[in-house]
Amino acid sequence: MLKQHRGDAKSDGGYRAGFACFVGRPNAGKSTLTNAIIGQKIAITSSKPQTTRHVIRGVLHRPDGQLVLVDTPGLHRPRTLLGERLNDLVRATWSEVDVIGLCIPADEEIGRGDRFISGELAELKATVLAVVTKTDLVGKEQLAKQLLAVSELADFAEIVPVSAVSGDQVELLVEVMGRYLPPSPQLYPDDMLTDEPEHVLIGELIREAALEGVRDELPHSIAVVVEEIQPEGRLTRIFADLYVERSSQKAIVIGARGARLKEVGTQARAQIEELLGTKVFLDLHVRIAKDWQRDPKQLRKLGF
Ligand SMILES: Nc1nc2c(ncn2[C@@H]2O[C@H](COP(=O)(O)OP(=O)(O)OP(=O)(O)O)[C@@H](O)[C@H]2O)c(=O)[nH]1
Repeated sequence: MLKQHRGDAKSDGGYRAGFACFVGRPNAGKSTLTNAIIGQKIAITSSKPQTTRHVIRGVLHRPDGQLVLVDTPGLHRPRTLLGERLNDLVRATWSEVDVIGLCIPADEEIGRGDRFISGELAELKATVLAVVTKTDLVGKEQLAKQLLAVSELADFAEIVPVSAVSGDQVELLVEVMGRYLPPSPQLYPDDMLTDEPEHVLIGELIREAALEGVRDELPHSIAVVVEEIQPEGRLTRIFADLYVERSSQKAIVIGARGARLKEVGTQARAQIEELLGTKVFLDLHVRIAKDWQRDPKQLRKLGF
């Protein structure tokens, strides 16, 4: 059972601000929900587990408060040094937030993964809400069953069903999360949407494009370093390196006569243009960093 939540929701009308994050097993819909709330592509979503790498914050401004969303990668059994660092990162993030939304998909049975995570959350001081995601995928009856099952999983402060895809109840979820934030002055300036440096966001967009279609072959083997961003009026020149671990992986990423790499560039460029609001010239190089996932020096260089 989850411990007492810190500070119950109050309705004193004062300004509240604080940090929140979504947790849950892989594919639970955390990134999609984060994006739906912030309203811009700031985190990376995919149909394959464990692709969210960096802790990315989105800042949601409301008249009565400010919700800072932190996006964490999923907790999983570490097999490499990278895996261990990711888990440390997840736990460190969890201990710093005020509100945690445990995401549980409406269309899948509650399993060991969900129990494991809710057990871990019991140790924290944050208020824990259950968020039943992907409600558009199930009928009323199945949703009712899932809500009941979730209520038996732990003592959640609230249980909120949402669909990030249809937008149903997303606004309500934000309001509920806001109620559990501590009274606090504004934490970030009004015009701030995310404090993640541009080059990390751009790197994530490139990585996402590079993984498209080859996730089964190279799920964790691609890292991206954005070397240079040169704004030139309405054009931005970006120089980036895509790191793989072996030459066989390099061949996959580049494709026959460079066809895949070209596709990756086109797709990433479109996304980056949307992010920056300028035309983009993207210069991509594929390089080999042998066993970068196991080498602390390489990991540091690649930003982990
Ligand atoms: N139909 C439907 N699909 C959703 C919804 N939210 C997420 N999905 C899909 O579920 C899959 C996983 O979503 P993500 O947001 O990447 O899940 P995640 O929990 O961030 O996954 P990890 O990064 O692997 O931990 C994607 O294919 C999404 O498109 C939703 O509300 N409705």
